[in-house]
Amino acid sequence: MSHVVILGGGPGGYEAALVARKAGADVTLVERNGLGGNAVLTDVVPSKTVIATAEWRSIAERAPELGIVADDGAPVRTRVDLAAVNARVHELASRQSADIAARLEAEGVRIVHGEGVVTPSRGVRVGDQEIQGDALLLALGARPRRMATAEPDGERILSWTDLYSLTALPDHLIVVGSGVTGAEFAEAYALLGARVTLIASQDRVLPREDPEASAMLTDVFRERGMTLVGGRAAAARRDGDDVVVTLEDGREIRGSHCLMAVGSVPNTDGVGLAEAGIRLDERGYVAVDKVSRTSAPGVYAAGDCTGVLPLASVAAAQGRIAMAHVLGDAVRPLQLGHISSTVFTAPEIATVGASEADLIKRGIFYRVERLDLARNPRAKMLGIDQGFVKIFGHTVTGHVLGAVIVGSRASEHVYALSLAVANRLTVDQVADAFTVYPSLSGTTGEVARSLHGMREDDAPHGT
Ligand SMILES: Cc1cc2nc3c(=O)[nH]c(=O)nc-3n(C[C@H](O)[C@H](O)[C@H](O)COP(=O)(O)OP(=O)(O)OC[C@H]3O[C@@H](n4cnc5c(N)ncnc54)[C@H](O)[C@@H]3O)c2cc1C
Ligand SMILES: NC(=O)c1ccc[n+]([C@@H]2O[C@H](COP(=O)([O-])OP(=O)(O)OC[C@H]3O[C@@H](n4cnc5c(N)ncnc54)[C@H](O)[C@@H]3O)[C@@H](O)[C@H]2O)c1
Repeated sequence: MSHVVILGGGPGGYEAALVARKAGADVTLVERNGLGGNAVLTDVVPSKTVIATAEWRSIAERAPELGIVADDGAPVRTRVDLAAVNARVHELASRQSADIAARLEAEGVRIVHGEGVVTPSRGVRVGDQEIQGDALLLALGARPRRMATAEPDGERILSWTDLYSLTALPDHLIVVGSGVTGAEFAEAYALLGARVTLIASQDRVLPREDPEASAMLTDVFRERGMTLVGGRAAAARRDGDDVVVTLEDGREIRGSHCLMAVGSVPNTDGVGLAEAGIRLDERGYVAVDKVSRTSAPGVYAAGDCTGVLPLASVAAAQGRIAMAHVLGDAVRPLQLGHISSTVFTAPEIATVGASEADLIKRGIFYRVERLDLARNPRAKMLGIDQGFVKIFGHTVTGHVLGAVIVGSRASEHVYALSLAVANRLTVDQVADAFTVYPSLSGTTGEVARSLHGMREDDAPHGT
């Protein structure tokens, strides 16, 4: 029987532990904080919990449109108690972490609490305990990138992990960085009722998303009263109860709080990786191949420490693939072209498969069709007036190559198109499947139908 040692208990580590136990291996998992990792304790679960409150508040504020008024006929006014929101975040995250720990223990995974260091023989040392297995999986995760000129103090200058200790809504939150993390928190806090300024170093928010989707979100942010400032932050400092952010061109922005959302760095320093012959790439991530192997025999890596694609779902897939490889199960290498993800703004932006930029870059013949969700009868009933469904189909084979859904609960609707991309379904096969009437996913079927009859010669793009 093999013995697998796993360093890090986030999605990359705990999913692998479950798969390895199921395959009959002995598994020891070393974690210094809580099970579930940053995904559960500081990143995915807490941020999406705050966003859920923001979403419910904005629904409540729109109640009169759907015919709901207060008893006395006054407009429905709501206010957010951030201490209660964050208490719920902590409670939910620790419950989720405890559930994961209980599941692992029930499956027979040995959990060792403590900071692990990789030994030259590719085992793990925790305090004076040395754990030597037949294979090692590194699932070390990442942490917020810090700028020396804008060090978080945990009170006014914050990283996203500090946000959950706030007990009152900031008067004016300045968010530095308009990637997914910055955009999600900026919008959530605006919806919770804070004044928000978002500093975007590129010409639009969410620069890596579909340009039409990010342009729509940029407009939505402005309509909500958010201030968007173009430029790069050079520094942030306290000035009494204020925070002053200085941009590289010298402009200063004054607020009550500042959230630094300028990316992450991998937790690969000080863990003994070089001494164990495990190669890091030039950015400091553990170099891996598509079956999660590192440069050292018997050592695998998964998740944010690999820099492949920082998503919980990708971390879990890399961990599962590694275990299949170690334990001699059928191995299906990581398919980056099949990944689906969502930016949890309102509306949500969900994407799957190839982006339009990818298709153009790769010279693939495709046709794109899109429809606004506002035309959808269910959307009208629910008061949804923003969003669209866009599908890219291969003009020769008819396969669904990718899709973008912008709208309420896009994260749920995208699954149908994720199945289509992963299983190489054609647009006609998607169109032939029944959708419920009335449903938001009806628009997905309609867009697929409008791609029927694509021909190579009507390809608008490609070579
Ligand atoms: C604000 C935010 C929101 C996000 N939202 C989403 C989302 O909605 N959906 C999504 O798919 N992804 C989201 N992500 C990305 C997601 O959080 C990561 O991709 C995911 O956490 C990666 O999992 P992991 O297992 O690689 O690492 P982590 O979840 O970071 O876990 C790594 C674990 O390893 C432990 N560890 C590290 N070094 C040691 C050591 N030496 N000894 C012992 N233990 C150690 C750490 O304590 C940690 O618990 C979000 C990220 C951020 C920042
Ligand atoms: N919903 C989700 O699935 C979700 C949510 C959050 C994060 N994530 C994952 O984490 C990844 C990283 O996202 P992120 O937003 O944390 O990091 P990021 O690196 O994608 O974005 C950071 C942004 O900050 C900007 N920036 C850097 N320095 C700056 C400065 N001095 N002034 C102004 N702007 C500056 C960068 O140009 C960039 O746009 C995402 O690609 C995603 O994979 C996923």
